[in-house]
Amino acid sequence: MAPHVKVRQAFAATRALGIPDEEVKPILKQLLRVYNKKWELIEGENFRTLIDTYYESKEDKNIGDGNGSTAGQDGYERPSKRLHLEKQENQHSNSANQTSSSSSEEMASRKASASSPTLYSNSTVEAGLGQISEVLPGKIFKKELSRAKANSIATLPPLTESTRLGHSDQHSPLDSEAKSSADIIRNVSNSNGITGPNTKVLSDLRKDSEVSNSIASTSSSGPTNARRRHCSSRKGCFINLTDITKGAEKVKISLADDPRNEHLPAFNYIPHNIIYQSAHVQISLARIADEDCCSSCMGDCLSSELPCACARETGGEFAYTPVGQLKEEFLESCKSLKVNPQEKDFVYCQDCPIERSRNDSRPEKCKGHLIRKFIKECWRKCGCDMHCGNRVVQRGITCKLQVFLTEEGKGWGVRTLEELPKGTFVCEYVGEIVTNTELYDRNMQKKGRERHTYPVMLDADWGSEGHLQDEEALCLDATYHGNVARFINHRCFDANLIDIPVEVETPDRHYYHIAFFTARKVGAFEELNWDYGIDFDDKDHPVKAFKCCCKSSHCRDMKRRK
Ligand SMILES: C[S@@+](CC[C@H](N)C(=O)[O-])C[C@H]1O[C@@H](n2cnc3c(N)ncnc32)[C@H](O)[C@@H]1O
Repeated sequence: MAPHVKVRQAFAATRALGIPDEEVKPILKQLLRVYNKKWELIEGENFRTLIDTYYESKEDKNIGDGNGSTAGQDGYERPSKRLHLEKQENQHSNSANQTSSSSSEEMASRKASASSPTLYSNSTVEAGLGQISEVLPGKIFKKELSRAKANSIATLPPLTESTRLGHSDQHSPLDSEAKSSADIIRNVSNSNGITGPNTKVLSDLRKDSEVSNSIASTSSSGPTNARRRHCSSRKGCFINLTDITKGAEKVKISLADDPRNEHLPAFNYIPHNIIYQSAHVQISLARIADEDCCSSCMGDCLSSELPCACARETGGEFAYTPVGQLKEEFLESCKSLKVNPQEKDFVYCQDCPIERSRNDSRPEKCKGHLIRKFIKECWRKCGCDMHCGNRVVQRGITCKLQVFLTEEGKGWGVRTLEELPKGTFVCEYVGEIVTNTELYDRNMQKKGRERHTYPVMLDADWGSEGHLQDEEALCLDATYHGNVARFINHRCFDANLIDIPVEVETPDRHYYHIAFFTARKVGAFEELNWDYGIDFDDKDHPVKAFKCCCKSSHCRDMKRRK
């Protein structure tokens, strides 16, 4: 539909609420700029985003004017979710010198919140946070918890409060139980002076605050909105709603505000994998042979007629297209490996670390590991530049993502705030690189209902590795240190993401990256999910599987229960 028709429709929707066109016009312009002229993000629910943003800006003006009313002139009341958000913001935007316009990020995040039916619900999260039993999917490391291994129990490095996303309550004088969340937020905003960059920041909040300040100061849409968006989701736990990555990614990843008062697990956001302690991952240029890189290339390898040496891994073709997406054929063949696993698509270990971990004295035969299609990206020894089309995963997240509380009892989840074409790189599964032994030790130290996220086994090349010791078998654990992928939920069979192993800085496949690509076109605000590969029939599994709420018609758990 022609844009002017849409503009007319937008005015019709706002006029119906008694809002004059001239007041809507600048808001609409701003939204179009923020959403890159994607009308579909604005026109939904009869221009709900536009209306919300209009009232929001009005309300901000009212706040500035000392009038805190939340109803529009026509009596239009915004939903409770919005009020909740505003309430929080008002609390910590106590300092008077606030400006009225919202940043693009805030608007996008608000739009996402507003468009989600989940956010208006009062329902509780059944299997949600704090109650979720840990699940280690089939392809994920399984360790017999009863196995005695009293010696060599590794001690986890304590997370320093300042590096955690959520802060526990020991350090900040503000975090005492006597103070309500609102008090805490108020105190933070007062003591931190929000608009005054040199004001002393309380030590517990220093990191978040710095990030917030930088976000506020770099925010470019309209007048600067220096309002900091923190929420206190539990006693002493501060979360930056604007960017859970705390500036670690090139893009901000917001946390949708939610009235259900659930708290995000405390973890440290890291944008790249990191070795915990003993994992044997050797990264050195000397290990990369000349034939394993494309040192004579220049510029963008994808634009050359012949595939470079790095493309050899993907059958002499690049896995990526010139626009940086995964090629259709490559994606389809990866999908078919998962969807129709044939005998030939598995590789079997002589002595499987997974089976050993389940029963060391009498390990069963290896159940097989999926042969995966790998991508090999160009890297430091290659002659091409950083903009080479064969460097996608290493450039990091570029999509607009948001963490939100799901409706269906899955706890937190991740959604995209924009439409993603099929084959788009979304994010990597980032965590600590741990050995089987270290992971086992972590499991042993786990207390009570403490949640542990989901170590992903790096087993795609075990077939060629011969006998692997526990100390050699590697996995990624995102429990304490991880990225946004630690919030991506499971969906049986027809998930919209697919995990693909990607070789970047090591010439072998002992250690590699797990990258998520869209398996189909994904609409804006759709939840992202991937198939963890859980075997819901595995009764011997040391960890009880969750009751799957993926709602897929192919849900393996549902079929089993039936
Ligand atoms: C990697 S975490 C995903 C993030 C998690 N939802 C959270 O709130 O932190 C995996 C956990 O999420 C929950 N989960 C993921 N997918 C689910 C599903 N399809 N049905 C029910 N729970 C799910 C389970 O509790 C699972 O143990």
